[in-house]
Amino acid sequence: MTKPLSLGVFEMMNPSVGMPTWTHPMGKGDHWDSVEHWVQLSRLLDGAGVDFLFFADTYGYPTIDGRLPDAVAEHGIQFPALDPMLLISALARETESLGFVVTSPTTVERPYATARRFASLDHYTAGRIGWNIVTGSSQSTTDELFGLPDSGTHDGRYDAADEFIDLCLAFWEGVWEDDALVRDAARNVFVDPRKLHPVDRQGRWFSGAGVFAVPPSVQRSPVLFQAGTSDRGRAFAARNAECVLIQGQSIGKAGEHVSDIRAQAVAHGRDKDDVKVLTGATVTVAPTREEAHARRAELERLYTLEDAAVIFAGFTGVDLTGLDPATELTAIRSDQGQTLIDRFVRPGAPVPTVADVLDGFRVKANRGFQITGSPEDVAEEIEQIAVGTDVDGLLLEPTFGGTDAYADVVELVLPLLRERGLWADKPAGSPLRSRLTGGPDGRLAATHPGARFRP
Ligand SMILES: Cc1cc2nc3c(=O)[nH]c(=O)nc-3n(C[C@H](O)[C@H](O)[C@H](O)COP(=O)(O)O)c2cc1C
Repeated sequence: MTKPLSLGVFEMMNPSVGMPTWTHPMGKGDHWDSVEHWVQLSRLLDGAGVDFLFFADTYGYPTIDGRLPDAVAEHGIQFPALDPMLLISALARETESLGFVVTSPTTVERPYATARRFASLDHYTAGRIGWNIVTGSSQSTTDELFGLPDSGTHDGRYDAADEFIDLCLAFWEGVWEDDALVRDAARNVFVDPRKLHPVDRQGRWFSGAGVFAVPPSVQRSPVLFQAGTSDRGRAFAARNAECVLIQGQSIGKAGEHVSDIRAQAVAHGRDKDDVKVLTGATVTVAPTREEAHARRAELERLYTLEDAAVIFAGFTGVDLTGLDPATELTAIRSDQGQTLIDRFVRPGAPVPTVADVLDGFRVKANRGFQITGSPEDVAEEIEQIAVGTDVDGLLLEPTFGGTDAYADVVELVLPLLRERGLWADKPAGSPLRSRLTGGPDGRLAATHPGARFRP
């Protein structure tokens, strides 16, 4: 059975997202650092009814042996970068309904500052902000940039992140009663102090005490996104996330992943529909199948093995260029990105070698479904994915990176998805949480662990 899908667009504030596409005329090499580019893209997505624009982000950059490889600088591989969070107010002002999801890490940031930024953004966007919670990629580079000691093991970072989120939720949900903001000029009462409840939490990693200074916004807590797929990452998502992003590459595996996330959420006392799951998808569409495949081939010509190896090293800490191409992947372990390594090893299938991985990574990287074809082909494949995996939506990943490729999806594919019952209008200006979950008021569900902090 089909249901209307949620739709987000995955972007980064870099000249290219992943593989270097900035040199192509359909890329964003000349515009990635201009407010005007992002305004245009946001207006296009807003007009089409897309649910949100998602900014992946990291303070770090791909390194090999702790160094910035020449290829990263020369080819503009996720480098240079600007801070997307600072752009959101400008984009919100130019749009009515589009949500904005911004990535912020729990490693080098502090809970109070994070809570304050997102609560402020929820005010500035009138309830359209989401937080992609990350426990760190490029973490060793980030630690060095910040002059901090090593931020711990993979699972330890998730343990600390649970505490980080709880403290933020206590600030967002626990301090202000709904009617604490009085604003009565005649009586000179702005806030009723009896309706403010200070936080007092002592944790192993994070502590905080006092009153949260930001008054309640439409959503109070931003919509909580998460994208870790390791066992610990999934447990974290099942407890905390309202929207989980996965990179489905086959219908079977993605379907298992979706039901696992929902089952784990239920085990945490949440409703299975409290957690929405969206899969990444890179769509190359053109009026005819031939044109679409030609365009995809043109895209792949921009992707080299050298660049693939650099990006792979950035994610996993493993420099495959330094290894014998015949090395089997099971011989490699990484604390940084074990999921990425594990996903190449399939039970019952021959263990892939370094050469196999790099070639696959070159064209798929760590992305989701690769969908190429005519509008009809693309709509059909999306329907098969939706029905076969039961995902709640798609996160559209860039091809060349400029606005035109997104305009093609909007113009050529969305009308066909609508005909198939996979795309529907939502009330204009509604909070991001309501758009994604259908809930009426944009507030965190009563079954979310954050609700226990409410006064
Ligand atoms: C769709 C998607 C978006 C992601 N965005 C970011 C990001 O913006 N910044 C980041 O540091 N990591 C990002 N990641 C990486 C994950 O948050 C996570 O760190 C990574 O998958 C490793 O965690 P795991 O070992 O639990 O899988 C993203 C992953 C996916 C699938």
